[in-house]
Amino acid sequence: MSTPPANGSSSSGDDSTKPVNKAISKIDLDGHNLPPSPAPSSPSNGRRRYALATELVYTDSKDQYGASSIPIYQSATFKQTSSSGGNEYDYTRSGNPTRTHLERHMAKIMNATRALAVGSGMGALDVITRLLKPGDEVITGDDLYGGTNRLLTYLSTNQGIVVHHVNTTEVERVREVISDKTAMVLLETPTNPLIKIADLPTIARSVHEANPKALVIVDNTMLSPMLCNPLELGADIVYESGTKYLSGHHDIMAGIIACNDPALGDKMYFTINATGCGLSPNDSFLLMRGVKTLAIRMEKQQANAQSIAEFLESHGFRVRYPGLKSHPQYDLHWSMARGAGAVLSFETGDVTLSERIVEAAKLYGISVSFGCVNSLISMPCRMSHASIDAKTRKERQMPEDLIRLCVGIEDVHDLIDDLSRSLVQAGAVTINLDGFQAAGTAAQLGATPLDSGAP
Ligand SMILES: Cc1ncc(COP(=O)(O)O)c(C=O)c1O
Ligand SMILES: N[C@@H](CCSC[C@H](N)C(=O)O)C(=O)O
Repeated sequence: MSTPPANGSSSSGDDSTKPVNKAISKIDLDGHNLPPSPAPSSPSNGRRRYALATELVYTDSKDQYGASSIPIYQSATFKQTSSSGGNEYDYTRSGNPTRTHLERHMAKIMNATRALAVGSGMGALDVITRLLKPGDEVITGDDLYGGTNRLLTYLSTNQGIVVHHVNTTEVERVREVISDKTAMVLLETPTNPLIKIADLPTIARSVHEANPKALVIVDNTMLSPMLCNPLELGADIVYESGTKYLSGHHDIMAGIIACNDPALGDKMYFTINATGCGLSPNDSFLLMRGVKTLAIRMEKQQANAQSIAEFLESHGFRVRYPGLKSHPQYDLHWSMARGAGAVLSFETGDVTLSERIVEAAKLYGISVSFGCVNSLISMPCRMSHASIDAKTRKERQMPEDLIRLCVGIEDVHDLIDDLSRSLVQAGAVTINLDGFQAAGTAAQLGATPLDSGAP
């Protein structure tokens, strides 16, 4: 696991599986010295031979014509050689070569023995929660993506599942509610949108000690496998929205589930085949194409996010981003992740001020979602998290004025210029001769120091 670079900027470089080859590290074919390969920092299940950035583009395609890009098998059915079958595939709901190719690639990238591709991130969570039965209990966070909260609320209202929402930044809060009825502990880290960090290894250990049958599920959408491998930190199942960083262009909906337990994999595959939520061949192709550029996109996106977070913080805003040393769980985050990602949120102290900033932005699209090549701006309480009712949002201390920025790959100067102009136009900052200065006092702007575990 790497630590953040000394200059504070984030890095997406993952060399966790790179072999240490001293002979090669000394000289390359042109006679130039190469830097030594870093030692592996995390266990690999043996299927990854190269650094993650290399593995993302390296695929073992067995196409009969040697196609370098897996073809889209746009077929619902597959002919059999006899009445009892004989072909690996029969029907695309049950399996499709393009989807299988993607699933094998994702298993390798996520260091899992099995990966499954479905129609959306929520589809992935639906498949996972079908492992539950009435009476089971789920422990989860008090800051969660709105759609996740909605599905869990549905399960608790209609399916006899008991859901405990606790502050997952405090391991003790999780321990307090674990019982022999706990079937799942579902974690986001960083959380969407308050960027709270959960101690995955400690929580996973505590859960497994207290109840070996309970499953630790991690939603890794906010980081992607480029920055974090929850399966290596104790999770039993990891899932993420492929709509975000994995595909990277906001042109498809997708979800990926990964695990290392064959029995769990088979149960979830059963649900996918039984319900028909497997990813289509066309979207499997697009996700496969998108994931090849994940490393380079993430590197640029998080470098841009780091600069924007520092810019906002230097002007007195309370910024939530794990790349900032002011984040109360900075060290914990970097003990688990290889980068800070490209989603940050900040408060202005005033809902209408936030509205004016968001609506003044030109380069940042007013849109839900994140992880895409273009930058987005949103007010989570009105958009991505609007399905959580106002009373619950208040109880969970979600600031109504919160602005979320999802940073893309544009030129960082353009991004900062557009944000500066929006802040000035909205009246959030005034200009003095030294540059920008916050218009209100730090307190008015909500620029109070973050407490450990603060919402
Ligand atoms: C953290 C998180 N998990 C899961 C999802 C669900 O993904 P999808 O929109 O692909 O269903 C989202 C966003 O939608 C999200 O932000
Ligand atoms: N209307 C949608 C909102 C999707 S939000 C997408 C994404 N997870 C985000 O955080 O922006 C819904 O109700 O689900």
